[in-house]
Amino acid sequence: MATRTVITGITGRMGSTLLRLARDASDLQLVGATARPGSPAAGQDAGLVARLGAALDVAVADDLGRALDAAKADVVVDFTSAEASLAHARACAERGVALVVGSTGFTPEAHAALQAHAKVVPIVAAPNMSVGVNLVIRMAAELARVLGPSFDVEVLEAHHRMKKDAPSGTALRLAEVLADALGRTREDLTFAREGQTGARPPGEIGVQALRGGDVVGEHTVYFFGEGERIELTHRATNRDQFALGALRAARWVAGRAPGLYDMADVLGLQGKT
Ligand SMILES: NC(=O)C1=CN([C@@H]2O[C@H](COP(=O)(O)OP(=O)(O)OC[C@H]3O[C@@H](n4cnc5c(N)ncnc54)[C@H](OP(=O)(O)O)[C@@H]3O)[C@@H](O)[C@H]2O)C=CC1
Ligand SMILES: O=C(O)C1=N[C@H](C(=O)O)C[C@H](O)C1
Repeated sequence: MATRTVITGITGRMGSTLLRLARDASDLQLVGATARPGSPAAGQDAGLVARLGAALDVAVADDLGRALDAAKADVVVDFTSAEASLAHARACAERGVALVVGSTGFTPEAHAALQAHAKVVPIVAAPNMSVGVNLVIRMAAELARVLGPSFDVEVLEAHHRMKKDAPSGTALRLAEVLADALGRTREDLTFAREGQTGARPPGEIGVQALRGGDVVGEHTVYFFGEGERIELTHRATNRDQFALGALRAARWVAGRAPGLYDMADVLGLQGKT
């Protein structure tokens, strides 16, 4: 039976990509689509709003709660903003609908609120839903563990000029995973350098962000050693792999027990390093 799916934020870069790929998936049935409250897209056909070239017979709602009340759904896929995703998590929890959250920029408080909703419904949340990136994250942890503290670790990310948060959620996740692997904490992360910084303290993990043009998303972890350097890079050249990963998560999470899950759970990677 097809998984009954609602996509939020379909006027956005990820929302429109998700809508196109969900339309093309025979095991997913699109039963709803949303845009921000008060959006002029409300009431119009989702396929036309997202410029897919044909109508989908799904009207855009400007409120997720209303969309979920109008059509029985198994799962909502949400790439909007941290603030909107929290409101969407509440709407899903109130109606017993599973959720996939790709939005980044969650504060620790917002993340705690998301965790509270995940006690009621199953939620997959991950700053990057590309299978490739999730493998790179694991490879980075393994490299850090084996290379050890004599290598200086830096994370560099680049994104398009419209991105609202920095550093990217993926860069933050990479830095946290690297810190964990090296027995360090968030206190060891350094987000920018300027002026008389002095010599690089041992144990520091640098995180730097570039913004410009139409860069979809690039992440490099540098391991700088004495006489050698390792660079582990992922480059996204379009948004399809993020969306395909999110739709894989949607199929996986629908009907599961409440809990906050990560892409590693979806991919069966937990505990295998
Ligand atoms: N986890 C992953 O793999 C990835 C995560 N991301 C993250 O996903 C998020 C979205 O990225 P992107 O698509 O590039 O951003 P966009 O700005 O292109 O899209 C966000 C969309 O959400 C809409 N929106 C805002 N509030 C609401 C609401 N309450 N209800 C419905 N729609 C709403 C916006 O509408 P309006 O334009 O009217 O404001 C906009 O169309 C970001 O946090 C980004 O970091 C991105 C790519 C991959
Ligand atoms: O905003 C984006 O575009 C992206 N955001 C995600 C992040 O913050 O890590 C993932 C991806 O790199 C694209």
